[in-house]
Amino acid sequence: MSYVSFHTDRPTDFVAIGRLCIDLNANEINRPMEETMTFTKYVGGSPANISIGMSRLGQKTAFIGKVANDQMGRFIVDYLKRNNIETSNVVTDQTGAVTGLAFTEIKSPADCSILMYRDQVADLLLEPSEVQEELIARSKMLLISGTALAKSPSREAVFLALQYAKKHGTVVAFDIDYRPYTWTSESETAVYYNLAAEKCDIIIGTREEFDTMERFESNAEHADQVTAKKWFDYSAKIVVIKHGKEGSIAYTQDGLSHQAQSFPAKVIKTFGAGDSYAAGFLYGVMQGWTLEKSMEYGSAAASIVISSHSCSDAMPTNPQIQKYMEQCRQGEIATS
Ligand SMILES: Nc1ncnc2c1ncn2[C@@H]1O[C@H](COP(=O)(O)OP(=O)(O)OP(=O)(O)O)[C@@H](O)[C@H]1O
Ligand SMILES: O=C(O)C[C@@H](O)[C@H](O)C(=O)CO
Repeated sequence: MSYVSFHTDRPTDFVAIGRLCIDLNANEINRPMEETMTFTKYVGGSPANISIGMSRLGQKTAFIGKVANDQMGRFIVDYLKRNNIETSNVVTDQTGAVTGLAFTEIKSPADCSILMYRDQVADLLLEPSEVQEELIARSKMLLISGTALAKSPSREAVFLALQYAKKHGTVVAFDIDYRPYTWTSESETAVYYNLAAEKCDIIIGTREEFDTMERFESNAEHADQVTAKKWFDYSAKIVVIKHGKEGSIAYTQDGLSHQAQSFPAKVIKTFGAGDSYAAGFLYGVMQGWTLEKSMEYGSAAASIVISSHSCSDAMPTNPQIQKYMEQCRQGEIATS
Protein backbone atom coordinates (compact mmCIF):
# COMPACT_ATOMS: atom_id res chain seq x y z
CA MET A 1 0.00 0.00 0.00
CA SER A 2 1.24 3.46 -0.91
CA TYR A 3 0.94 6.04 1.87
CA VAL A 4 1.91 9.10 -0.17
CA SER A 5 1.08 9.91 -3.76
CA PHE A 6 3.40 11.79 -6.04
CA HIS A 7 2.87 13.81 -9.20
CA THR A 8 4.60 11.18 -11.31
CA ASP A 9 4.54 13.34 -14.45
CA ARG A 10 6.98 15.90 -13.01
CA PRO A 11 10.50 16.13 -14.49
CA THR A 12 12.40 16.51 -11.19
CA ASP A 13 12.17 13.74 -8.62
CA PHE A 14 13.72 15.30 -5.58
CA VAL A 15 14.74 18.75 -4.39
CA ALA A 16 16.32 19.54 -1.01
CA ILE A 17 16.72 22.88 0.74
CA GLY A 18 19.31 23.69 3.38
CA ARG A 19 22.97 23.58 4.12
CA LEU A 20 25.87 22.85 1.84
CA CYS A 21 29.07 22.57 3.86
CA ILE A 22 32.46 20.94 4.03
CA ASP A 23 33.31 17.87 6.09
CA LEU A 24 36.94 17.46 7.10
CA ASN A 25 37.12 13.84 8.20
CA ALA A 26 40.07 12.68 10.28
CA ASN A 27 42.46 10.44 8.37
CA GLU A 28 44.07 9.08 11.51
CA ILE A 29 41.13 7.30 13.08
CA ASN A 30 40.71 5.86 16.56
CA ARG A 31 42.35 8.83 18.29
CA PRO A 32 41.22 12.16 19.73
CA MET A 33 41.22 15.39 17.74
CA GLU A 34 44.22 16.66 19.70
CA GLU A 35 46.30 13.92 18.06
CA THR A 36 44.71 14.10 14.61
CA MET A 37 46.97 15.77 12.05
CA THR A 38 45.36 15.30 8.64
CA PHE A 39 41.87 15.36 7.24
CA THR A 40 40.18 14.61 3.93
CA LYS A 41 37.82 17.18 2.50
CA TYR A 42 34.31 16.16 1.37
CA VAL A 43 31.07 17.97 0.62
CA GLY A 44 28.88 17.79 3.73
CA GLY A 45 25.72 19.02 5.39
CA SER A 46 22.87 16.62 5.98
CA PRO A 47 20.54 17.73 3.12
CA ALA A 48 23.52 17.82 0.73
CA ASN A 49 24.43 14.27 1.71
CA ILE A 50 20.83 13.08 1.24
CA SER A 51 20.65 14.74 -2.20
CA ILE A 52 23.89 13.09 -3.28
CA GLY A 53 22.44 9.78 -2.05
CA MET A 54 19.24 10.30 -4.06
CA SER A 55 21.17 11.22 -7.19
CA ARG A 56 23.38 8.14 -6.86
CA LEU A 57 20.16 6.11 -6.71
CA GLY A 58 19.20 7.52 -10.08
CA GLN A 59 16.73 10.20 -8.95
CA LYS A 60 16.68 13.48 -10.89
CA THR A 61 17.78 15.76 -8.08
CA ALA A 62 18.13 19.50 -7.47
CA PHE A 63 19.26 21.66 -4.55
CA ILE A 64 18.16 24.99 -3.08
CA GLY A 65 20.85 26.66 -0.99
CA LYS A 66 23.56 29.28 -0.63
CA VAL A 67 27.34 28.89 -0.80
CA ALA A 68 30.22 31.21 0.03
CA ASN A 69 31.84 33.12 -2.81
CA ASP A 70 35.18 31.37 -2.35
CA GLN A 71 37.13 28.23 -3.24
CA MET A 72 35.05 26.09 -0.84
CA GLY A 73 31.77 27.31 -2.30
CA ARG A 74 33.02 26.58 -5.81
CA PHE A 75 34.22 23.11 -4.74
CA ILE A 76 30.72 22.33 -3.41
CA VAL A 77 28.89 23.49 -6.55
CA ASP A 78 31.32 21.62 -8.77
CA TYR A 79 30.88 18.43 -6.74
CA LEU A 80 27.08 18.68 -6.96
CA LYS A 81 27.27 19.16 -10.72
CA ARG A 82 29.60 16.18 -11.10
CA ASN A 83 26.98 14.17 -9.19
CA ASN A 84 24.26 15.22 -11.65
CA ILE A 85 22.54 17.52 -9.16
CA GLU A 86 20.88 20.61 -10.62
CA THR A 87 22.39 23.76 -9.10
CA SER A 88 20.26 26.44 -10.79
CA ASN A 89 18.92 27.40 -7.32
CA VAL A 90 22.26 27.28 -5.51
CA VAL A 91 22.95 30.97 -4.91
CA THR A 92 26.40 32.46 -4.29
CA ASP A 93 26.63 34.78 -1.28
CA GLN A 94 27.88 38.31 -1.93
CA THR A 95 28.35 39.46 1.68
CA GLY A 96 31.63 37.79 2.58
CA ALA A 97 30.02 34.91 4.50
CA VAL A 98 32.01 31.70 4.84
CA THR A 99 31.47 27.98 4.30
CA GLY A 100 30.53 25.90 7.36
CA LEU A 101 33.23 23.39 8.32
CA ALA A 102 32.66 20.14 10.21
CA PHE A 103 35.84 18.54 11.57
CA THR A 104 35.20 14.97 12.59
CA GLU A 105 36.85 13.28 15.51
CA ILE A 106 36.83 9.49 15.24
CA LYS A 107 37.96 8.17 18.63
CA SER A 108 36.47 4.73 18.04
CA PRO A 109 33.66 3.30 15.88
CA ALA A 110 31.24 4.04 18.72
CA ASP A 111 32.69 7.35 19.86
CA CYS A 112 32.69 10.00 17.14
CA SER A 113 31.97 13.67 17.38
CA ILE A 114 31.91 16.71 15.16
CA LEU A 115 33.62 20.00 15.86
CA MET A 116 31.71 22.67 13.95
CA TYR A 117 32.87 26.05 12.67
CA ARG A 118 29.62 27.78 11.80
CA ASP A 119 29.96 31.51 12.52
CA GLN A 120 28.68 33.72 9.69
CA VAL A 121 27.95 30.79 7.40
CA ALA A 122 26.57 31.33 3.93
CA ASP A 123 23.99 28.51 4.12
CA LEU A 124 21.94 30.32 6.79
CA LEU A 125 21.77 33.46 4.63
CA LEU A 126 19.46 32.01 1.99
CA GLU A 127 16.71 34.62 1.44
CA PRO A 128 13.04 33.77 0.80
CA SER A 129 13.20 35.78 -2.44
CA GLU A 130 15.94 33.42 -3.66
CA VAL A 131 13.77 30.27 -3.45
CA GLN A 132 12.53 29.33 -6.94
CA GLU A 133 8.83 28.44 -6.82
CA GLU A 134 9.08 26.97 -10.31
CA LEU A 135 11.63 24.37 -9.14
CA ILE A 136 9.43 23.20 -6.26
CA ALA A 137 6.39 23.14 -8.57
CA ARG A 138 8.14 20.76 -10.99
CA SER A 139 9.52 18.44 -8.27
CA LYS A 140 7.85 15.34 -6.88
CA MET A 141 9.36 15.67 -3.42
CA LEU A 142 10.85 18.50 -1.33
CA LEU A 143 13.16 17.65 1.60
CA ILE A 144 13.62 20.17 4.36
CA SER A 145 16.25 19.76 7.02
CA GLY A 146 15.93 21.09 10.58
CA THR A 147 19.17 23.02 10.79
CA ALA A 148 18.03 25.48 8.10
CA LEU A 149 15.29 26.59 10.54
CA ALA A 150 17.84 27.74 13.12
CA LYS A 151 18.26 31.33 11.93
CA SER A 152 16.76 34.00 9.73
CA PRO A 153 16.67 34.49 6.77
CA SER A 154 17.16 30.77 6.04
CA ARG A 155 14.26 29.98 8.41
CA GLU A 156 11.82 32.11 6.38
CA ALA A 157 13.20 30.68 3.13
CA VAL A 158 12.30 27.17 4.35
CA PHE A 159 8.79 28.25 5.41
CA LEU A 160 8.26 29.83 2.01
CA ALA A 161 9.46 26.63 0.33
CA LEU A 162 6.89 24.73 2.44
CA GLN A 163 4.20 27.14 1.27
CA TYR A 164 5.18 26.58 -2.38
CA ALA A 165 5.16 22.81 -1.84
CA LYS A 166 1.64 22.93 -0.38
CA LYS A 167 0.43 25.14 -3.22
CA HIS A 168 1.77 22.77 -5.88
CA GLY A 169 1.09 19.42 -4.19
CA THR A 170 4.78 18.56 -3.80
CA VAL A 171 5.28 15.85 -1.15
CA VAL A 172 7.35 17.19 1.76
CA ALA A 173 9.80 15.14 3.83
CA PHE A 174 11.32 16.60 7.00
CA ASP A 175 14.59 15.25 8.38
CA ILE A 176 14.77 16.76 11.85
CA ASP A 177 18.60 16.86 11.76
CA TYR A 178 19.03 18.49 15.18
CA ARG A 179 22.45 20.14 15.56
CA PRO A 180 22.34 21.92 18.94
CA TYR A 181 25.28 24.26 18.22
CA THR A 182 23.30 26.03 15.49
CA TRP A 183 20.43 26.99 17.80
CA THR A 184 20.09 29.63 20.53
CA SER A 185 17.96 27.51 22.88
CA GLU A 186 16.07 24.23 23.04
CA SER A 187 12.79 26.12 23.43
CA GLU A 188 13.38 27.98 20.17
CA THR A 189 14.20 24.67 18.46
CA ALA A 190 11.04 22.99 19.72
CA VAL A 191 8.78 25.84 18.60
CA TYR A 192 10.16 26.04 15.05
CA TYR A 193 10.45 22.29 14.59
CA ASN A 194 6.79 21.87 15.52
CA LEU A 195 5.70 24.68 13.19
CA ALA A 196 7.54 23.02 10.31
CA ALA A 197 6.55 19.42 11.11
CA GLU A 198 2.86 20.37 11.01
CA LYS A 199 3.25 21.02 7.28
CA CYS A 200 5.11 17.82 6.32
CA ASP A 201 3.97 14.51 4.85
CA ILE A 202 6.91 12.42 6.06
CA ILE A 203 8.82 13.16 9.29
CA ILE A 204 12.09 11.37 10.06
CA GLY A 205 14.06 11.71 13.29
CA THR A 206 15.81 9.87 16.08
CA ARG A 207 14.09 9.26 19.42
CA GLU A 208 16.28 12.01 20.92
CA GLU A 209 15.31 14.46 18.17
CA PHE A 210 11.61 13.84 18.76
CA ASP A 211 12.24 14.34 22.50
CA THR A 212 13.63 17.79 21.68
CA MET A 213 10.48 18.58 19.71
CA GLU A 214 8.28 17.38 22.58
CA ARG A 215 9.86 19.70 25.12
CA PHE A 216 6.50 21.31 25.93
CA GLU A 217 4.45 18.11 25.84
CA SER A 218 3.83 15.18 28.15
CA ASN A 219 5.31 12.00 26.71
CA ALA A 220 7.12 10.92 29.84
CA GLU A 221 7.55 7.38 28.54
CA HIS A 222 9.15 8.71 25.32
CA ALA A 223 6.72 6.40 23.54
CA ASP A 224 7.20 6.30 19.77
CA GLN A 225 3.52 5.65 19.15
CA VAL A 226 2.48 8.75 21.14
CA THR A 227 5.02 10.80 19.21
CA ALA A 228 3.77 9.61 15.84
CA LYS A 229 0.04 9.89 16.57
CA LYS A 230 0.17 13.64 17.13
CA TRP A 231 1.39 14.31 13.58
CA PHE A 232 -1.42 12.43 11.86
CA ASP A 233 -3.80 15.17 13.03
CA TYR A 234 -1.75 17.60 10.89
CA SER A 235 -0.32 16.62 7.47
CA ALA A 236 1.81 13.56 8.21
CA LYS A 237 1.26 10.25 6.48
CA ILE A 238 4.47 8.56 7.68
CA VAL A 239 6.51 9.18 10.86
CA VAL A 240 9.85 7.37 11.10
CA ILE A 241 11.67 7.09 14.44
CA LYS A 242 15.29 5.88 14.27
CA HIS A 243 17.03 4.02 17.07
CA GLY A 244 20.63 3.73 15.85
CA LYS A 245 21.90 0.16 15.75
CA GLU A 246 18.59 -1.05 17.24
CA GLY A 247 16.86 -0.25 13.93
CA SER A 248 13.89 1.95 13.11
CA ILE A 249 10.12 2.04 13.22
CA ALA A 250 7.66 3.80 10.93
CA TYR A 251 4.10 4.67 11.89
CA THR A 252 1.33 5.34 9.40
CA GLN A 253 -2.02 7.09 9.50
CA ASP A 254 -3.90 3.78 9.45
CA GLY A 255 -2.54 2.96 12.93
CA LEU A 256 -0.01 0.40 11.67
CA SER A 257 3.67 0.27 12.55
CA HIS A 258 6.48 -1.05 10.36
CA GLN A 259 9.86 -2.15 11.68
CA ALA A 260 13.35 -2.51 10.25
CA GLN A 261 16.46 -4.04 11.74
CA SER A 262 19.87 -2.56 11.13
CA PHE A 263 22.36 -4.41 8.93
CA PRO A 264 25.78 -5.58 10.06
CA ALA A 265 28.55 -3.05 9.49
CA LYS A 266 32.29 -2.76 9.90
CA VAL A 267 31.84 0.65 11.46
CA ILE A 268 34.48 3.33 10.91
CA LYS A 269 32.33 6.19 12.21
CA THR A 270 28.62 6.49 12.87
CA PHE A 271 27.85 9.92 11.39
CA GLY A 272 26.26 9.84 7.99
CA ALA A 273 24.02 6.95 9.11
CA GLY A 274 20.93 9.14 9.24
CA ASP A 275 21.55 10.80 5.87
CA SER A 276 22.15 7.55 3.98
CA TYR A 277 19.16 5.97 5.72
CA ALA A 278 16.99 8.91 4.59
CA ALA A 279 18.19 8.63 0.98
CA GLY A 280 17.56 4.87 0.80
CA PHE A 281 14.22 5.10 2.59
CA LEU A 282 12.84 8.04 0.58
CA TYR A 283 14.01 6.39 -2.64
CA GLY A 284 11.99 3.29 -1.73
CA VAL A 285 8.91 5.36 -0.88
CA MET A 286 9.20 7.14 -4.25
CA GLN A 287 9.32 3.76 -6.02
CA GLY A 288 6.06 2.76 -4.30
CA TRP A 289 7.75 0.02 -2.26
CA THR A 290 6.35 -1.16 1.06
CA LEU A 291 7.62 0.77 4.06
CA GLU A 292 9.41 -2.36 5.33
CA LYS A 293 11.33 -2.69 2.06
CA SER A 294 12.09 1.05 1.95
CA MET A 295 13.37 1.00 5.53
CA GLU A 296 15.47 -2.07 4.83
CA TYR A 297 17.02 -0.29 1.85
CA GLY A 298 17.77 2.78 3.97
CA SER A 299 19.30 0.61 6.69
CA ALA A 300 21.57 -1.15 4.18
CA ALA A 301 22.65 2.22 2.71
CA ALA A 302 23.42 3.40 6.26
CA SER A 303 25.60 0.36 6.95
CA ILE A 304 27.58 1.01 3.79
CA VAL A 305 28.19 4.66 4.70
CA ILE A 306 29.20 4.02 8.31
CA SER A 307 31.65 1.39 7.04
CA SER A 308 33.26 4.13 4.87
CA HIS A 309 35.39 7.17 5.58
CA SER A 310 33.07 9.84 4.17
CA CYS A 311 29.35 10.59 4.24
CA SER A 312 28.65 12.21 0.87
CA ASP A 313 31.24 10.46 -1.26
CA ALA A 314 30.28 7.05 0.14
CA MET A 315 26.58 7.33 -0.73
CA PRO A 316 25.82 4.04 -2.51
CA THR A 317 24.27 3.25 -5.88
CA ASN A 318 21.48 0.66 -6.35
CA PRO A 319 23.87 -2.14 -7.38
CA GLN A 320 26.05 -1.42 -4.32
CA ILE A 321 23.08 -1.63 -1.95
CA GLN A 322 21.74 -4.79 -3.57
CA LYS A 323 25.17 -6.44 -3.44
CA TYR A 324 25.58 -5.45 0.22
CA MET A 325 22.18 -6.88 1.14
CA GLU A 326 23.03 -10.11 -0.64
CA GLN A 327 26.41 -10.34 1.10
CA CYS A 328 24.67 -9.86 4.45
CA ARG A 329 22.15 -12.59 3.58
CA GLN A 330 25.06 -14.92 2.77
CA GLY A 331 26.66 -14.05 6.13
CA GLU A 332 29.69 -12.57 4.40
CA ILE A 333 29.57 -9.31 6.38
CA ALA A 334 29.90 -9.41 10.13
CA THR A 335 29.48 -6.54 12.58
CA SER A 336 32.82 -5.08 13.67
N1 LIG B 1 26.15 0.94 14.64
C1 LIG B 1 25.31 0.72 13.64
N2 LIG B 1 25.34 -0.47 12.97
C2 LIG B 1 24.51 -0.72 11.93
N3 LIG B 1 23.59 0.18 11.48
C3 LIG B 1 23.50 1.36 12.12
C4 LIG B 1 24.35 1.69 13.22
N4 LIG B 1 24.03 2.96 13.61
C5 LIG B 1 23.03 3.37 12.80
N5 LIG B 1 22.70 2.42 11.91
C6 LIG B 1 21.67 2.46 10.85
O1 LIG B 1 21.41 3.81 10.48
C7 LIG B 1 20.05 4.16 10.75
C8 LIG B 1 20.00 5.58 11.25
O2 LIG B 1 20.87 5.71 12.35
P1 LIG B 1 20.62 6.65 13.59
O3 LIG B 1 19.39 6.22 14.28
O4 LIG B 1 21.88 6.63 14.39
O5 LIG B 1 20.36 8.05 12.90
P2 LIG B 1 21.07 9.46 13.12
O6 LIG B 1 21.33 9.66 14.58
O7 LIG B 1 20.24 10.44 12.39
O8 LIG B 1 22.43 9.27 12.39
P3 LIG B 1 23.65 10.31 12.36
O9 LIG B 1 24.68 9.69 13.28
O10 LIG B 1 24.05 10.34 10.94
O11 LIG B 1 23.14 11.65 12.88
C9 LIG B 1 19.56 3.13 11.76
O12 LIG B 1 18.17 2.94 11.65
C10 LIG B 1 20.35 1.89 11.35
O13 LIG B 1 19.73 1.21 10.28
O1 LIG C 1 25.67 18.03 9.01
C1 LIG C 1 26.79 18.55 9.02
O2 LIG C 1 27.00 19.74 8.89
C2 LIG C 1 27.91 17.58 9.14
C3 LIG C 1 27.66 16.62 8.07
O3 LIG C 1 28.14 17.11 6.88
C4 LIG C 1 28.24 15.29 8.34
O4 LIG C 1 28.46 14.72 7.11
C5 LIG C 1 27.27 14.57 9.15
O5 LIG C 1 27.18 14.77 10.33
C6 LIG C 1 26.34 13.66 8.51
O6 LIG C 1 25.13 13.63 9.19
